[in-house]
Amino acid sequence: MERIYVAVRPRPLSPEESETSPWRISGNTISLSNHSSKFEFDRVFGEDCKTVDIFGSRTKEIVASVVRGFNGTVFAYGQTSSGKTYTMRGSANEPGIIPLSVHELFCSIQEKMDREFLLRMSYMEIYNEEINDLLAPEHRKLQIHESLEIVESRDRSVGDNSFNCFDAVRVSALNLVDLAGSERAGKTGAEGMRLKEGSHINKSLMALGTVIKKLSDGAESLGGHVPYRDSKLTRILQPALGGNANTTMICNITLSQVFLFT
Ligand SMILES: Nc1ncnc2c1ncn2[C@@H]1O[C@H](COP(=O)(O)OP(=O)(O)OP(=O)(O)O)[C@@H](O)[C@H]1O
Repeated sequence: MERIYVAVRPRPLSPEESETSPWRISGNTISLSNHSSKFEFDRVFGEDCKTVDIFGSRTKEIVASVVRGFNGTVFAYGQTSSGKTYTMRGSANEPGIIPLSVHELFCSIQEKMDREFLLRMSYMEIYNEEINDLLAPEHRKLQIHESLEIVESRDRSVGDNSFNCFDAVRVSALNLVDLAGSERAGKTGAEGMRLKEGSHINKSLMALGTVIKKLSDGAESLGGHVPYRDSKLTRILQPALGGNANTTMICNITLSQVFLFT
C-alpha cells in the first residue's frame, strides 16, 4: 500500500454547470478542455460515485492496517461547499467515511477472537490554533502533551519471557479529519474575526501541505527535518502521518466554470 494516496471526488454539477464546465475527467486525470492544464492523481472518481466506493478504494485498507497496529489518517480537503462533510459525515441515506470506518473497525475487531482491544475515541476541533473538545464542550483550549507510551507484554508481568502466548500490546490511531474550507484563507477580503480565522486556516493548511510534501519526498526516511511543530494540526497528527503510517487525502472539488481561477 502506498503511504500517501490522493483521491479526487467531484461534487455533482447542475445541468447548467455541466454544460459550461471547462474540465474533463479521463481515467485518473483531470484536464481543462483547452488542454492548457492537466492534473493526475492516484484515483479520480466520477461525480456519480458513492461514498462507499471511495471508502473501498483505500480507507478500508487503512482501517484494516490500524487494527494490525499501524497508524492511519484520512482527510477531506477542498473549498467550501465542495462536499467534505458530505463525504466524511454523510447522511442516513449515504453514510460517510467516519461511520463506515467505525463500522468496519468494529467488524474487524469482532473477527479477531484471539486478541483483546481497547478503543478510545476523541472528537475535537482546531479553531484559531486552539483545540476544543467537542465531546466535553467545557474543555476548551486543550494542551498538547507529548508522551511516550510504554507498553509491555502481559507475559512479562507474570514472569514469563515468552512472547508466544500473547503479542506485545500495540497502540495505533485512526484520524478522520474534515479540514476547513481552503479558499477562506485567501480570496475573501475578510476583516476582524473572519480574517483571524482565515489566516489560522491558511497557516494550518500550509503547514499540512509542507509536511505531506516532505514526507512524500522521503525527507523523514532520509533523516531530514519535517516541520510538524508549525501548527497544532500537524503536531496532533504527527504520529499518524510519519513513520509507518498510511494517509489518504480525499480532495473534494467542484468542476464548475465559476470556480476556475487562473
Ligand atoms: N457527492 C455529493 N452528492 C450529492 N450532494 C452533495 C455531494 N457533495 C456535496 N453535496 C451537497 O453539497 C452541499 C455542500 O456540501 P458540504 O456541506 O459537504 O460541503 P463542505 O465542503 O463540507 O462545505 P464547508 O467547507 O462549508 O463545511 C450540501 O448540500 C451537500 O449535501
